[in-house]
Amino acid sequence: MLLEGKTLLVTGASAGIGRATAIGAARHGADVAINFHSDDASAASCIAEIESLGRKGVAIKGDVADPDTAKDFVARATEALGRVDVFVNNAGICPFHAFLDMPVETLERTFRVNLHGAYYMVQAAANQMVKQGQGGAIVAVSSISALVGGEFQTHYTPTKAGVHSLMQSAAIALGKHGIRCNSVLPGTILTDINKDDLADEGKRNYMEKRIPLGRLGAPDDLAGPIIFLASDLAAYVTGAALLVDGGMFVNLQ
Ligand SMILES: NC(=O)C1=CN([C@@H]2O[C@H](COP(=O)(O)OP(=O)(O)OC[C@H]3O[C@@H](n4cnc5c(N)ncnc54)[C@H](OP(=O)(O)O)[C@@H]3O)[C@@H](O)[C@H]2O)C=CC1
Ligand SMILES: C[C@H](O)[C@@H]1OC(=O)[C@H](O)[C@@H]1O
Repeated sequence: MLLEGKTLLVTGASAGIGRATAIGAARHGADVAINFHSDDASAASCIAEIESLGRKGVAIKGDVADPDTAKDFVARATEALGRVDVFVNNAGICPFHAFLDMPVETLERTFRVNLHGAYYMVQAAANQMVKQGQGGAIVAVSSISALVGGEFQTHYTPTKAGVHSLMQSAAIALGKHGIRCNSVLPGTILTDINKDDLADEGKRNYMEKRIPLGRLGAPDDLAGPIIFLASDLAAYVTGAALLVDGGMFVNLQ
């Protein structure tokens, strides 16, 4: 039990990596507050799973692109659970599109959700942790895409590089408060975000062949690394980025 007696907040947790993290954290003894955007039924079922593990769970709806959502999420989660020990910034979108005719709305929405949303959320969580005066841990879900490009992800990869960079600067800004800031860099994880893209069998086989461990990732593959970085086992780790990609990044030939 790595998070016994702690509270953990996670954004974008009605599905995918966020949901696996929320449930994994509850399994490790944490009470959990989740943010989500639209899927009420999935958010409710995530909370039901957390409660079935004997932990407190609360779901708070909101669009992370709206700066007010961050203050609202942190305030309501603190009211429900008492405090914020761990914050996981996870919510994100990746509407695949070509570069030369990228619609302005798609570019701006992706930046607002993935990068602006991360900034507002991390800032709101950090303010609560500073107020509590006992430090804390922040983990952001960046991506292997912070390090490498994607033909149909020219609007997305800069946001993931931005989230990675945000954690590095926040680690410096918040170290004096005992708040650690790290990121995980997932490779290709099968979730709703890429189910259409990977429905193309050729693309899916190509991605699988690039991965030394021989399979695409599952949301649970991220829960362990995130919980480790959030836990006291990582007490001297801050400003770090952990690739969780089955070895895809190092596979040149
Ligand atoms: N899957 C992958 O291969 C990889 C994913 N990542 C990153 O992991 C993170 C999670 O992605 P993944 O689990 O795959 O995606 P999913 O599509 O499975 O889940 C996305 C989650 O984010 C929520 N969300 C989307 N937009 C908003 C918003 N505006 N405000 C609040 N919540 C929102 C969704 O809520 P709802 O459904 O209720 O609308 C959902 O809970 C993203 O940041 C992504 O960039 C990084 C590398 C690889
Ligand atoms: C959504 C993509 O399949 C996924 O997102 C990322 O960040 C990874 O790099 C993959 O491209």
